[in-house]
Amino acid sequence: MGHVAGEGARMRDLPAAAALFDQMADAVYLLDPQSSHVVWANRAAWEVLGLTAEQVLDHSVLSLQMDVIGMPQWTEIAEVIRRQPPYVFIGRHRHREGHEVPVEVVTTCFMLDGREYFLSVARDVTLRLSLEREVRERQHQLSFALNEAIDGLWDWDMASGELYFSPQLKRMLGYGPDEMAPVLSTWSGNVHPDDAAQVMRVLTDHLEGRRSRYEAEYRLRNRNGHYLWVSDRGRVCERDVSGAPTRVVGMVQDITDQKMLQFKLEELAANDTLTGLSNRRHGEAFLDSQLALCARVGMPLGLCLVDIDHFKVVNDLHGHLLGDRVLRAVAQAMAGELRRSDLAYRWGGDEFVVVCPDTGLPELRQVAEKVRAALLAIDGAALGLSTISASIGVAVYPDHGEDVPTLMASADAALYLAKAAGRDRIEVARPMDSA
Ligand SMILES: Nc1nc2c(ncn2[C@@H]2O[C@H](COP(=O)(O)OP(=O)(O)OP(=O)(O)O)[C@@H](O)[C@H]2O)c(=O)[nH]1
Repeated sequence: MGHVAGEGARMRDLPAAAALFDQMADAVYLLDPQSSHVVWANRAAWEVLGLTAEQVLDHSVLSLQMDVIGMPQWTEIAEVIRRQPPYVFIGRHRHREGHEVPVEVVTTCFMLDGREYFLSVARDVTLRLSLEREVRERQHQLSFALNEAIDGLWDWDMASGELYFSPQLKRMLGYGPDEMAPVLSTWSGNVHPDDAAQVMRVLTDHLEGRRSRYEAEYRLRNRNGHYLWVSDRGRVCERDVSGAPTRVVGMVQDITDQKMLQFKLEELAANDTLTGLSNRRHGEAFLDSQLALCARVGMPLGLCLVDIDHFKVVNDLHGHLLGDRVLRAVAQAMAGELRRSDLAYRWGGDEFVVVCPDTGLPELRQVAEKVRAALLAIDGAALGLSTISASIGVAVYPDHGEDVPTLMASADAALYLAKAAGRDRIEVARPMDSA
């Protein structure tokens, strides 16, 4: 660069070096620190300003740079550049057509042949700034989502064991921002004990690749010890090189109101949503009215209380979904054995009631026997199980009770005897006077 030293030196004195600098995408300016004039500039420098080489050369840098407004400010900047090169600042260059070009300028200071020069390399950062702006906007959206969205978010880093709970999730459960230790047990310890096994199974199935996503509805305890119904959905979002999950994120929604409404509607509806049989409310109303009718016309009424044997084992070993399929199969098999004037209803869990108006004990035994046989005939293997059996307690009006509660209690006592005697059998209630 020896020839650059003279006043107004031109890089054209060094054609090879100039040609090299002209290939650079960044603008390069050689400045005279005293006068602030541009002594030399590469092609990118004048192109970015929409000027010709001649228009840039010998102009003060002040006329190109929108953020440096006068000589006193330039003198101060020059001092800083001398003290701590490289000096970096984000400024704006003025394009000939009036618009600004945001630039990051890196300036160094050097001496050549006893003269001081500044070398500024200016990079157009339009794209970078717009990306940064976009990231900032997304961060706002993200922090809005984390803080304000209705759903609570969680983020489980499986490697460190840390489980992040969003502020909204904490609020949903009644906790303050600094409560709820960020570990798995904070969550798992608050899942309702009756729901825990099923939730864990669904989660494990997802982590081990047997389900495409984790999705569960369950009860979660809040800070006051009350349970909320929540819908929880999540997905593995990071895996290690071997494909094992390392990070899972998800979203929790409070669905308590929705669930309460659902339960209310189910209660009001005539059918049990799982099995399609009459539900308890409708069944008991039927039993009431039929018993009154039979009493009035002097007819007997038969009642069977049917309880699936060892049903808990089905749930525990094969899961609730299969348990539900068994309940549906049992309901269907049972309904297939009844007259149109009879009614089977789901009393609750794995217990069913069959009401047979105008049916005395001998006939009722036959009904119960047909039901027992129909359940044994269910193709258990198709469900991945062995046989399905039930124990049945039978009671007849008026012999075993003259009102619904007594009749039910008699059938229940008979059912107890059937279970105690080894299950898969029918027991008749004891006559009232021997009870
Ligand atoms: N899948 C499913 N299971 C239910 C439902 N309602 C109740 N249960 C389950 O039914 C099981 C009832 O078990 P029990 O009647 O107490 O006992 P069991 O295993 O049938 O044993 P025994 O009656 O003594 O032969 C429990 O595990 C309940 O959780 C339901 O709607 N779906």
